[in-house]
Amino acid sequence: MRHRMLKPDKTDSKDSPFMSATHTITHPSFGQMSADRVIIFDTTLRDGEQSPGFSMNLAEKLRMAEALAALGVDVIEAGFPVASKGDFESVSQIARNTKGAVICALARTGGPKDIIAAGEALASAERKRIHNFISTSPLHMKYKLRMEPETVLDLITTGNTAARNLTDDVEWSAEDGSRTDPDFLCRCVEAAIKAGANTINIPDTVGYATPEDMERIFAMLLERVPGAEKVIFSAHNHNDLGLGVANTLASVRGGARQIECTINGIGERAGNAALEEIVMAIRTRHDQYPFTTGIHTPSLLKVSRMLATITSFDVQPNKAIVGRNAFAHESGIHQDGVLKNAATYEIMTPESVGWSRSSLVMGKHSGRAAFRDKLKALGYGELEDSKLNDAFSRFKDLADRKKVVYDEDIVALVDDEVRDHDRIRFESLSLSSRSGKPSEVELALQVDGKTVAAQSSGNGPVDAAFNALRVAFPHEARLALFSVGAVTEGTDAQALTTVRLEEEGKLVDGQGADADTVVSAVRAYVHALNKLLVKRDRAEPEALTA
Ligand SMILES: CC(=O)SCCNC(=O)CCNC(=O)[C@H](O)C(C)(C)COP(=O)(O)OP(=O)(O)OC[C@H]1O[C@@H](n2cnc3c(N)ncnc32)[C@H](O)[C@@H]1OP(=O)(O)O
Ligand SMILES: CC(C)C(=O)C(=O)O
Repeated sequence: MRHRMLKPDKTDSKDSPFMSATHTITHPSFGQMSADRVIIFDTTLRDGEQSPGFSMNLAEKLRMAEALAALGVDVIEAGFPVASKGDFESVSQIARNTKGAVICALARTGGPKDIIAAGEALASAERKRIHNFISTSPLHMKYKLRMEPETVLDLITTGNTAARNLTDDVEWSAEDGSRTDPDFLCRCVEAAIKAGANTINIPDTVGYATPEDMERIFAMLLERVPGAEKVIFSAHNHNDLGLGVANTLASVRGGARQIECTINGIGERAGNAALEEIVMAIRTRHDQYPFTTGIHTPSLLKVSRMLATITSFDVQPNKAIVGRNAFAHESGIHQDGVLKNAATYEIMTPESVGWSRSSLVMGKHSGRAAFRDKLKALGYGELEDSKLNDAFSRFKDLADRKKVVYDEDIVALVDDEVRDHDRIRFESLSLSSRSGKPSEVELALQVDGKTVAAQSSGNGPVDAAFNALRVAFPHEARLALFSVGAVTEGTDAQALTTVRLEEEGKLVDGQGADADTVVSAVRAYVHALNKLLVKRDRAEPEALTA
């Protein structure tokens, strides 16, 4: 067979001219910026709080701000001071108390009161930023602001000048920037830079853009706007099409060096780009995104959980990085791979984002390798193959019937299986039961390696099963106690049965577990019976010597 020659791959992931910065910037809050440094601007407390139902009180905001600073975010957008007394107060308190990050307050570009309130709320911050914004898209200008484009341009000049009079660190945002006419956007950005803004943010306010759009917009601005090389461009992407993170990475390809994001991706409507996802994408795909951030990634999970606790909104289990299943493996082939080398199915280590280890979830898709590993972790050591196989097949039966198989289920099930030297073993049981009629049970046991079958009826299924047991293995022991409980919660939980037998003053307890209550009872009975046989054997020599 002849193979077609493949052409050599000439594509280079770093083909965008803006991937490697050509200029260094001296920023009022950060000093000389290294060309590969991406600023992380966290807006959990502002845009994040705009998620319906996610409001936080002052104490909660202060805790979050502390945690964000410790996580290593560069800028904390603490709120929108003109919005309410509460917002003003929380920005002031964060400005006073939270050290280590630039504290930022939001203001409308065309709202002089907003800018004054932002400046006042930030008064005691070590490093402060005023972030002013105004819409620049035709739709927003015409219908929302009801302003002519020239008026918006004038406001950009007056608003940024006013902000710059209050602080050296000024950010301007072109709200709905991704839907703005490119020529007009260039004029707006130029006006903002001239008036003193040193960070220019181009938000995809309504989550409409694609990665191609965002890369193109930043590249275009960097190429066309006079003075663009002196400022930092910033990306702020919403998730309405689920593209928030992809659009943010594309923005960086286009030349953005500040990323606006939130913990757990919370934010207006479908949310903002998630901080933890962007940071880990840059770190994991450093080959394509050769940038650094200041984020201490092992704290990501802790901060995500803190936010979930404060807001009472847990992240979905399949959420990247911080979801409960992000490092959980249920299927046997994956579990086997992870046990041999975790890199087979994990693109980053769980520890690198704060998990203590990957988890092998025991369920119906699990295989022997994971089951063996679980038994070792539960203290059973190495089981011989036949026992492992028996226990594994019972585990699979249970997993077919039960959504989640907990460690306690496995302990109960294996304890049943690993008993050495048992003369009697349970094989199978079939039951017919109708209300108002005696129950009928057909039972098969293995006694000294041979199958013994028996049939019996009784007053209810358990009574019928115990009667069949006495037929299959005749004995005189009296049932002294019978109790049933559940190993775990839920109607699919395994029943855990205890049976106490008494024979000539000797008492033995047996335990059995199964999702089927009658089988669990028979297993418990058989266990007790085996113990009784051992007691009998031990007693006989004593009796002989007496
Ligand atoms: C994309 C974003 O996330 S932007 C931030 C959004 N966040 C918020 O809105 C939360 C906080 N907001 C609030 O508390 C209130 O909306 C306030 C205090 C800001 C304003 O409240 P109100 O004065 O009652 O105005 P209201 O909310 O009804 O409408 C907003 C007004 O701001 C105007 N506006 C919006 N953006 C700007 C701007 N950048 N510059 C000037 N005016 C603006 C609107 O045109 C509208 O003006 P109008 O009342 O003359 O029509
Ligand atoms: C204020 C701006 C940055 C904003 O939140 C948006 O456009 O989504």
